[in-house]
Amino acid sequence: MATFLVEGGNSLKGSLTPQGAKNEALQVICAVLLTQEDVTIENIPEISDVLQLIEILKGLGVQAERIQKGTYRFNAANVNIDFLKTETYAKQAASLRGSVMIIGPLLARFGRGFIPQPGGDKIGRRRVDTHFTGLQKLGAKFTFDAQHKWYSIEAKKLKGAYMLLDEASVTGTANIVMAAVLADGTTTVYNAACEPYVQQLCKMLVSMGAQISGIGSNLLTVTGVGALKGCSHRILPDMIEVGSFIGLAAMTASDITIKNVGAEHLGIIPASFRRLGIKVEQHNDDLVVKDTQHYEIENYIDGSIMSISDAPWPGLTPDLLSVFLVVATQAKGSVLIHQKMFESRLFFVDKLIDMGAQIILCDPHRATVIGLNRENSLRGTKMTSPDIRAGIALLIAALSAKGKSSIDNIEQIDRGYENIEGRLQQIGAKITRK
Ligand SMILES: CC(=O)N[C@H]1[C@@H](OP(=O)(O)OP(=O)(O)OC[C@H]2O[C@@H](n3ccc(=O)[nH]c3=O)[C@H](O)[C@@H]2O)O[C@H](CO)[C@@H](O)[C@@H]1O
Ligand SMILES: C=C(OP(=O)(O)O)C(=O)O
Repeated sequence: MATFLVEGGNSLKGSLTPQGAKNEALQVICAVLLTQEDVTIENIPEISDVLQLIEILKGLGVQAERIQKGTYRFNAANVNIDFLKTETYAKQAASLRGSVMIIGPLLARFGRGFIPQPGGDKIGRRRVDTHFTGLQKLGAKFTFDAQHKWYSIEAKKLKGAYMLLDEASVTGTANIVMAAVLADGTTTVYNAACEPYVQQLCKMLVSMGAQISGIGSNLLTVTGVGALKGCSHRILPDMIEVGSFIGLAAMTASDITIKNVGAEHLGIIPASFRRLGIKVEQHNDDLVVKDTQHYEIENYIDGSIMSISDAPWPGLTPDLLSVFLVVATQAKGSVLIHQKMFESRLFFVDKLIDMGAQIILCDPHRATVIGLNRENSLRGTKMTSPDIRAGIALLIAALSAKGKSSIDNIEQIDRGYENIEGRLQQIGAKITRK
């Protein structure tokens, strides 16, 4: 288990460039299984979850050649489905959530797929019902081995169908679309997730010859084709990393420029930080965060206390609520942070309270933050990263705090942020890995 040692309380200065988006990478890398031809993907973040997924594909027989940092050429002409029966696969697939998205492509191209209970953040229940209900609608047969927690799906040939998803699941939509692109006939997916990750996957599939309309909306229409060809695809900047950097600038009272953010794909994220009073200016495709010494949370028009809550896209992504929460601790004013989707993502506030933050954890989904308005600094402490986003939020808190902090279990942060200490050191952060 690795640890970050942080000496906080200094402001940072300079620019940061976001990596490619983790959650898009996990989708588009799974999509290479849909074709026999070469697929080249650029801007792949070399983070542990993504590297683990590439290992799974290699185990399946996919050739994955690293052309240069972040650029890989994949070829899935020869896939060995029997790899799915190995212990190695069981272990690898259970270590990340994104592995669940090999199921759709394998079902579409090879007629079957198995997956152990997918891993990922332990942030509450992470069901996969939407995935398998959707695949069953396409005519696949589903079985669940409750004792070993193995999910299996098979079909000789998939057939297009209409489906109204029970929830707009991001990975579920990706799986269903990847299965439908090679099905007979037309599939209509209503209440589809439409996060930029899903939009990017659909665009990539279209460049491989798939027929998909409604991209960017919650109604996708997919007309199956006989086979897909190769393509080149570039992953968007990671919007969660962009948001994390805005939060970092605010908490550490720093001027930071975030370069090449893919501003048109950030949705409501910059505006939501502005509602906390943070000055976020857009200069071409860069975001400039400045004058962060004081920021004041807005109230609603009627004077009542604002809440920041998550919702499926184009709502605010749940993956940034931990950062919003930490940023609010030094604002002027109060805010209710309401994490609607996941039920175990707010428990890390205990550590922030130990550090001196004023937070009332109302229940597992809601925390009220009473901002300190920088009248008191947070105090450094010893902590452990419970999940990827609480991890980055605690790191931001530690960088803003007076004194030294240590953060254990930073493998959680490494799942989603590439060489975070190296990049933060370059803008003046005192952080080392032990
Ligand atoms: C690898 C990957 O891409 N992971 C992301 C993906 O996970 P993932 O695809 O696993 O998440 P889902 O979209 O399936 O759902 C996330 C949670 O939200 C709940 N839910 C979902 C939709 C909805 O309309 N109402 C609702 O309550 C689900 O019950 C579940 O508990 O999307 C999540 C939601 O943006 C993000 O947090 C994860 O980072
Ligand atoms: C919850 C997340 O990831 P995963 O779905 O991979 O666990 C996240 O990226 O915040």
